[in-house]
Amino acid sequence: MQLEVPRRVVIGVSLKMYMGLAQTKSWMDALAGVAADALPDGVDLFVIPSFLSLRDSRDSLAGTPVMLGAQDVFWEDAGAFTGEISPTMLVEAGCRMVEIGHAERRRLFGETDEVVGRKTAAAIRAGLVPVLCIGEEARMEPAQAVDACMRQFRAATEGTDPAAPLLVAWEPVWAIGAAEPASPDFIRAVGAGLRAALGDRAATRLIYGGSAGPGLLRQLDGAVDGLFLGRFAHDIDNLRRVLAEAGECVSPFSHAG
Ligand SMILES: O=C(COP(=O)(O)O)[C@@H](O)CO
Repeated sequence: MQLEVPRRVVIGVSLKMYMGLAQTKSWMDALAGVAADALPDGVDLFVIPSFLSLRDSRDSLAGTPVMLGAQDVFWEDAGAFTGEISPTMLVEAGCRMVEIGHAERRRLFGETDEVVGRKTAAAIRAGLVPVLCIGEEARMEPAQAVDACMRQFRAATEGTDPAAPLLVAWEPVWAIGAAEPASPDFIRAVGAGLRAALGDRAATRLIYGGSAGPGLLRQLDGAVDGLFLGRFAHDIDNLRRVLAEAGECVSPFSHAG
């Protein structure tokens, strides 16, 4: 039997450390309004504020389908680890997901593949969905980029349950904080390569990040499951436009049942 299963699209936003607490609160209130009137069916939306804004954000987003996440996590649940935040604390604070291994954490804070792997395993153990960030450092051919990203992916997920839900955020490091995203041709090629390489992990979805904004998703022909936005979502109207485009990309595909 053939079943028509809608292909869901995922849109995420990380606020990094751009906004203070009051500014984050008003952005989240605006986001709650967008979620109420402009979140298309079939589009999953998540948002990742700083740790200090998690509780306020949870309140702003109460009653909306927007999922809340954190920007980092430690790999132990409790103990003498000054300054760290545990996966179980994030669950208590209302998080459904946690970002792990962002390029900025790898570059500025020395996070190695081993550290990223420990954090990924701890997040899964606590029932959080890891938003696992991978990305090639420099511009290269698509096949090489896939290899570089898959090396990071394998190191981070070794020993984890392949059935655990996972969101892979592929972000070419050279495209983060840039004027423009990677070209649609490049995203389509690497997206297809990563999808093929990730094939045995059915619960894994793939999103693209790196200067993503309005106009990009509809050029990608479904090569990725969605976008991870940074600066270009600070203007809530940009996010509204991206969500509308995501709604256009929710399409049925045939699924043998
Ligand atoms: O780093 C990211 C992209 O940031 P941009 O400001 O869009 O370049 C990604 O993790 C989303 O925050």
